[in-house]
Amino acid sequence: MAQASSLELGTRRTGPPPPDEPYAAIVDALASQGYAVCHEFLPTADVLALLQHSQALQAQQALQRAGIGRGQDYQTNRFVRQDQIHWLQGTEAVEQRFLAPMAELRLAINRALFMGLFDYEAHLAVYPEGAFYKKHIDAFQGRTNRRLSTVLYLNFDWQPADGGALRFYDPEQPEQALFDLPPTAGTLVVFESERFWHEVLPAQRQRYSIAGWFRINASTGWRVDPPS
Ligand SMILES: O=C(O)CCC(=O)C(=O)O
Ligand SMILES: [Fe+2]
Repeated sequence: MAQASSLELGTRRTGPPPPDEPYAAIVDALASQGYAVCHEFLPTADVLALLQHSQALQAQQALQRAGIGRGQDYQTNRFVRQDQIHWLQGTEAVEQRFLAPMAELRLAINRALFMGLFDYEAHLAVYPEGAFYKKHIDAFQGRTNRRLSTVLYLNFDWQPADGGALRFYDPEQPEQALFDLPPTAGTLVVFESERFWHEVLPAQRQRYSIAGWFRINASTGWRVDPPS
């Protein structure tokens, strides 16, 4: 299994990114392999603010148990996933520190790859100690309008012994893991929702992240999807 660090895109930056970075590297990796891993996607101050926002919501007991499925199929299942979530509304300034760059990324992807990504939905997620998310795929072909999945990690000083890696599988051989990605603060992973099986290994300490999905507008004459 390759080390995730070997997938690092470009070199680590010290100063602010040039205007087209890191989006150009993400776009290139998506085009060539269907996924991208970007370290230091956001400045540390923004990652810290998002972490503190998650912790404040947690302290206010404003998180809900995550479920699987959509609409009437929605159900919670502790054997599948054990995280607690908060859907981003975008009304709070701190959430814009994440949503604004993701909106730019969406446009950059559309410009380069003509994916027609129409909007973005995302939730904060907290995995309590010991929590996991079993191997799954975020979208079954033709069943949803999710095209690209994204996860940004918010955990400082994450150690290998803390577990909680994202295990990412080879689409050609779905039993074969491609790599384990530690949920390190500032790392963003983006991948094709219908192609890549993945799972969250049990974390030995609380694990914070923001999972999101770029969607296409799959409305038909009688069905509006995504709902407004
Ligand atoms: O947090 C992660 O590493 C992945 C989360 C995930 O797979 C999901 O929310 O669908
Ligand atoms: Fe997932």
